[in-house]
Amino acid sequence: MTVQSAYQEEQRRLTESLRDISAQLQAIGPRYKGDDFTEQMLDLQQEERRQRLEISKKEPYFGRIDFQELPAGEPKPLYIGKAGVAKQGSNELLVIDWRAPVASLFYSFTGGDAPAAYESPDGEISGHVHLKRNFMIRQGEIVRLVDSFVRGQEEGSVTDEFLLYRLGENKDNKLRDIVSTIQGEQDRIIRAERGKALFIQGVAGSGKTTVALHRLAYLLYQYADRMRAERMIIFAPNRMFLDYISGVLPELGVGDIQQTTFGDWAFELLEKSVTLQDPSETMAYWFEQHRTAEEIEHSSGRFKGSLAFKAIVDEKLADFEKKIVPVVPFVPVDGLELPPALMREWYDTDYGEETLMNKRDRLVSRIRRWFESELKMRKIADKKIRSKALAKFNAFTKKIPSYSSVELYASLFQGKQASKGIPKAIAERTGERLGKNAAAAEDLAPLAYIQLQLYGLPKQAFDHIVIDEAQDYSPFQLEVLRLCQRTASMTVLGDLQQGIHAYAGIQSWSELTSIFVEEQVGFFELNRSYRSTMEIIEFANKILGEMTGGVKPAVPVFRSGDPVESAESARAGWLADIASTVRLWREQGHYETISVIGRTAQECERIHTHLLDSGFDASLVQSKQPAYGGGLSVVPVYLSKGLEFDAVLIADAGEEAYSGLDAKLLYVGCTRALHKLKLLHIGSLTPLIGK
Ligand SMILES: Nc1ncnc2c1ncn2[C@@H]1O[C@H](COP(=O)(O)OP(=O)(O)OP(=O)(O)O)[C@@H](O)[C@H]1O
Repeated sequence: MTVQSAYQEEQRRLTESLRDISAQLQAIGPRYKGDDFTEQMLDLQQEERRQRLEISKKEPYFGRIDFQELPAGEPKPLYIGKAGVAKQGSNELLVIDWRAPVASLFYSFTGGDAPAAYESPDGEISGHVHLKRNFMIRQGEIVRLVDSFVRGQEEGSVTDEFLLYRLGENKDNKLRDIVSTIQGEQDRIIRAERGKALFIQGVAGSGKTTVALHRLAYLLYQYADRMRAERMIIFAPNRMFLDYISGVLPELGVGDIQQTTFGDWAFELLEKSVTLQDPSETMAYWFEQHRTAEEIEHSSGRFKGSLAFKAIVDEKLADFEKKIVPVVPFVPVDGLELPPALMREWYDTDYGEETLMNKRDRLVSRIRRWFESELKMRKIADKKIRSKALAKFNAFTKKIPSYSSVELYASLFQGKQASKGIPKAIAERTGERLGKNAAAAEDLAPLAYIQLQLYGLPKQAFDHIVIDEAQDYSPFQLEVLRLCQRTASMTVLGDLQQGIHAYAGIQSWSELTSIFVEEQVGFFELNRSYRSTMEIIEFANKILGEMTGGVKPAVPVFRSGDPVESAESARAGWLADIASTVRLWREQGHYETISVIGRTAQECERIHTHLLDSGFDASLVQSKQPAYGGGLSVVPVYLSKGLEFDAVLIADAGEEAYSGLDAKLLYVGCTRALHKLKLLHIGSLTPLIGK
């Protein structure tokens, strides 16, 4: 079949499919507004169906795979789309949902004569693939059709032409779904079993964030009876990043998943009982001046995130628990005595797995019920005796300690009681801060942990947790989140090479994986990088040089672009040089998003002001920012993590700006670029590149 006739045939089928989808949409009646519960449930289902059909109407499918089941099937075309659609009034599938088992063939098939197979609920099904075809559909028209495999015409393996086309596109201010071009190694992660803590080490641009979001959509589809969107949660590093990724799940037809930062989540859990220290102070401390490896290693964040510190907190909690059950009898009136052994028995046998404060409060109520019923049994009605007994009860139970989470945590650092294992300087600084009822980011994991132990989780446990940029998490933070699940089901993703918050994060994945028993852990690596051109990736790899940290260097897909440029700039003309580079890029008109990445917030402010004065419409990204607007932006390098831009100008890659210790920071900055990367430098280039 010629390309022309294939195109015509497919266009005919597309038009028919769209007609069918429109007819189904029209047949859906208006929304139900009454009080009948059954009708309301039906209406919700109808509404979900309507939303799925609306998604399908835009682009019903993006792929076709012709599969012949062995031993005796006929080759059958299967059309794969974002949502499954059955023909109107029939069970015949017009479009197969990309998450369905058979659709995995579309992603895993890599060409060749050998039979391909997929896992169905009834076991493995194998067969021959005859055709793999990609479409791009816009406004009801096929605008691109690429056959990546035709049986009998194989030229080696499936080509990446369609992928390369997608990667070559410009980006706006939101991350997008990749359903049409998910790669085999990504698909394996997306479809991995749900009951594990899955760790993904992926190089910059390998699609970690994107894959994790697709995995959520997959889990909700595959385990619809066991997992609920409302019981899933995504942790991202900051609100701007959350805004950046906020488009992907709705594009995949998934709503209602909570998306938050660890700080915001812990603050809510603590019922806002502390004020939070401005995180920009911490950022400024660590990023505005050069810090030594020694300072990082002994930082209070590393200490408070460690399991050694958790052991200190556990000791304090155990100490509290020991004091809950009185060791002396309670004697409300002469001759009536509640022995400590009985209180101990109640405590040990009746309150099970409840939280500490719950157990404490239940014990107090039990003591009260005990003495009231004893007085009744003994027919003691004398008001004076009764009120004396009540006063004794109050005095007795007042001695049973009661803590808010902040109080218990603060007691770790205060005065003579301060726990011995805590370095003095850390104890003093933290004690002082908590004295003002303020907490820093590093205090939130221990505080949240104490809150969970004392009061528990106010909402239902999570079915699944996604943690992005997990290299910046501490073992203690992960332990806290683990406690919020009945069984471990997590997707934890990050890149040790981008671990720029080393003062709080991890140095190797084993720091986090060791929290789980071995059988609960899955580990995947993603080494191919999809974001940037080959030239940019090869350049960025050189920055890391020998500093591999056990991570393999990023492997580019074969997408070639402009060479990476660098140019020296005189201090006096530096801002003008930045403006003229941006002007040139704008005039060339190739790029939608351009970012000037600076080393510090201060430097970025200067650049931003200069760009505004030069007539550019530029935005400045700051640490508390809720959203990233796209277009031309000026971003401090440590806030650029997770984002991407068509063109990146590293404002100053001079040796003063990036010392030998800043490899990860510069690597993060450079790997934000999709198509174009240029570095200016005042004075000599940083030795990270010079070498
Ligand atoms: N299979 C794919 N098809 C098309 N585009 C892809 C694919 N995988 C990743 N990408 C694109 O690569 C870019 C990087 O993806 P993403 O931000 O998810 O990677 P990441 O590993 O989280 O990156 P980083 O750690 O550098 O922030 C995005 O533009 C994404 O759309």
